[in-house]
Amino acid sequence: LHLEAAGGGLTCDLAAREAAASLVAGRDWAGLRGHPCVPADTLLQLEAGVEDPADAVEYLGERVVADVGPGPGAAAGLSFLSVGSQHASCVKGLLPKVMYIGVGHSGSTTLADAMNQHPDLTYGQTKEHNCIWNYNGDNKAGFIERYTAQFQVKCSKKIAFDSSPRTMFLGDPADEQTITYPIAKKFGLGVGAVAALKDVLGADAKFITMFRDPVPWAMSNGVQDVLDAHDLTDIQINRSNLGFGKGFLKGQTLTHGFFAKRACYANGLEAWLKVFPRENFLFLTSEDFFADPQAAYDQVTDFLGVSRAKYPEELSNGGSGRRRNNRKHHDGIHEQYHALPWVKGCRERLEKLTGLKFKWDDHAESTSA
Ligand SMILES: Nc1ncnc2c1ncn2[C@@H]1O[C@H](COP(=O)(O)OS(=O)(=O)O)[C@@H](OP(=O)(O)O)[C@H]1O
Repeated sequence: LHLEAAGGGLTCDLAAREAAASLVAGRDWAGLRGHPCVPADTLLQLEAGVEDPADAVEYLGERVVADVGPGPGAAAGLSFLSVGSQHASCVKGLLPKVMYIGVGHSGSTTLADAMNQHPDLTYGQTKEHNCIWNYNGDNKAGFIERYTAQFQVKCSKKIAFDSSPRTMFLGDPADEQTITYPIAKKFGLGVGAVAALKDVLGADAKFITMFRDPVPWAMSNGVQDVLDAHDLTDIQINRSNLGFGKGFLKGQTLTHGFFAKRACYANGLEAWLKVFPRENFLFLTSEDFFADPQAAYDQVTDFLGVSRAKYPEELSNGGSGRRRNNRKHHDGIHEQYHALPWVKGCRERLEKLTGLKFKWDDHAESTSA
């Protein structure tokens, strides 16, 4: 069951996820530093108060987080077998053939939860397995076996999917986070890493992407401006200033740093289309998904070749996309960002790659207040 984590010798197995869940529940950020189940950027956001600890279900698994709940020893006695026995009678391991590769903060949790409710689809124990990039080229069969073991699913399920929204950035040769992952160390980022994934998943793997206007995407990621260094502890987010001002959150604004580069989504996607044919991809936009989730859900089920289903009622008003960032950007900032020549270039490249037309000139998610 052990999948090697990026860096160090630690593994993000079930026991490690339980331990991480306790630390998150206890707001023990120091104890989480370097933890194999909690990505460094997520920890940064937890510490800064812009990531909700309740969202840990996405990377630690709903059951693990729920079991940590109140009361000592609540998580004791859990084993992978006991997780399996939660399912009615028949359980099997199912290698995911479908990946939601990105981006995060786009509605991916809501979409994954809707898909997970489909009778034929499942994400296994957790939405984000965050481990495919630990493949380092050694013992492919063993890796596939361990990865498949993460998807102990009801026998009635036909397709397993992994919704780890950082996966797309393995395609960007300059990504600052995924460059540290074992797959990148062995095969190089970009075409090298994506080709290695093709080797693991098979040439018939299918990929779903969803892109959101980079400005609300950045606001959702907590990539806002802060006025002063001391605001990093007592964080006061300037609600309108996305890097056009003087300060920044640990070097991260929409015009500077790691997130600014990721906002140019085409950089991440390009290599994927060099390795896999266009028909293996479904490209969605968050704007369309938010406006008409049933239509997007139909696109997903059609793409996967399973029957159409009613989009779950309880997810209709944003559902498990739960966060609802109330720090909205201003129209002016939105216009300023989208007028930047390099931003226009990125959008054009993405439109060419995907065949989508982005409605990012609308001020759908901004405020003029
Ligand atoms: N239906 C609908 N309508 C409008 N907005 C929606 C909807 N579903 C999800 N959301 C918003 O999507 C953001 C969460 O995205 P993700 O689930 O991909 O985030 S994460 O990567 O799992 O952390 C999060 O955005 P912010 O509120 O801006 O943070 C959610 O509010």
